[in-house]
Amino acid sequence: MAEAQRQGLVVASHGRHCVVETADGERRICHPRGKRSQVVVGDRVLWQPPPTGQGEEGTVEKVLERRNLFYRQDEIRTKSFAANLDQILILIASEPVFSEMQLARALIAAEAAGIAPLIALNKSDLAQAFERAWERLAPYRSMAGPSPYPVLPLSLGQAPDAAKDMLMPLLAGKTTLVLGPSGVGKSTLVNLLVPGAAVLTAEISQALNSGRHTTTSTALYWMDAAHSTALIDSPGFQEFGLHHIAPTDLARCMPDIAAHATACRFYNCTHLHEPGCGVISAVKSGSDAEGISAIRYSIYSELFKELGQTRY
Ligand SMILES: Nc1nc2c(ncn2[C@@H]2O[C@H](COP(=O)(O)OP(=O)(O)OP(=O)(O)O)[C@@H](O)[C@H]2O)c(=O)[nH]1
Ligand SMILES: [Zn+2]
Repeated sequence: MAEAQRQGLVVASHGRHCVVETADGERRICHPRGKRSQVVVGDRVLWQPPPTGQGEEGTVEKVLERRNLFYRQDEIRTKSFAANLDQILILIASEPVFSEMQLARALIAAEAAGIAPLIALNKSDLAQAFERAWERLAPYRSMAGPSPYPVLPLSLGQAPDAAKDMLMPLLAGKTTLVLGPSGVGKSTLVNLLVPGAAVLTAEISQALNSGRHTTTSTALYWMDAAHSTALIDSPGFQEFGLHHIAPTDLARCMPDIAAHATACRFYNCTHLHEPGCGVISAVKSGSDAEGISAIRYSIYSELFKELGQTRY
């Protein structure tokens, strides 16, 4: 039945159901064949319409190979956010005060999946709070590594056009997952970049839930008519579990730590207590002069212990 299978893109998902956008731009509700297969937004799939007279719902026959998969994992559960991403935009704000641990976790997960992160700090109009937040982002603004993380100051509420001008060159032609804690302006961002997003979301949730009062968890929006630029909106920034990452892989996922981990005396240095450790000496030299900030190092140590606990 290969000829009856068509290629599509998963643009929304909720529980066991998903919305597949077909090659001609039509959107169809589908469910995956087989209990174990999991479909996530951004997946390229082969799907099949139902036999005549058997309703509207199609089946996803096969998930095509993923370029990458962004997910978090706690002790019990894995939660996939999206697949086939070019980058992840982490949106935080001057207020509410952001958790640096949460930010670090999302960045580590992005590095582990091989996906480039961007950071945007919204509500730059709240001058005092912004100044403090911007200062706390200093280690991220000068992060070592192949290329530093872009850190963008935005005021989506007060200066939307300027925000758009800053974001567009970075987003154009790419698929970007937007993540952020509640209240930072994520809806404001999506509505600014995707006119009509609110209506689309309502339509999709209604279709997927067929009347049930839950909202869609993750959705992909096209930002241009040519469908070359996409934004994926996903909740779930809280409790960002990193249990899929081995403690010994942690340094590699933190560019400022990694930059100094090559200078250690022992090849299997954990950078926690060893003599001749390049990381520990960079922490001692402080956040200036290419050092490592005390907070970043404490995040590294804390996570190293956390990730070590679940292993045997
Ligand atoms: N001062 C200021 N407030 C802003 C800015 N952008 C958004 N806000 C406000 O921040 C609040 C949260 O914005 P939303 O866009 O609803 O944020 P959200 O991240 O989607 O929040 P949830 O719906 O809780 O997930 C709203 O009251 C916005 O008006 C900004 O640039 N400056
Ligand atoms: Zn070391």
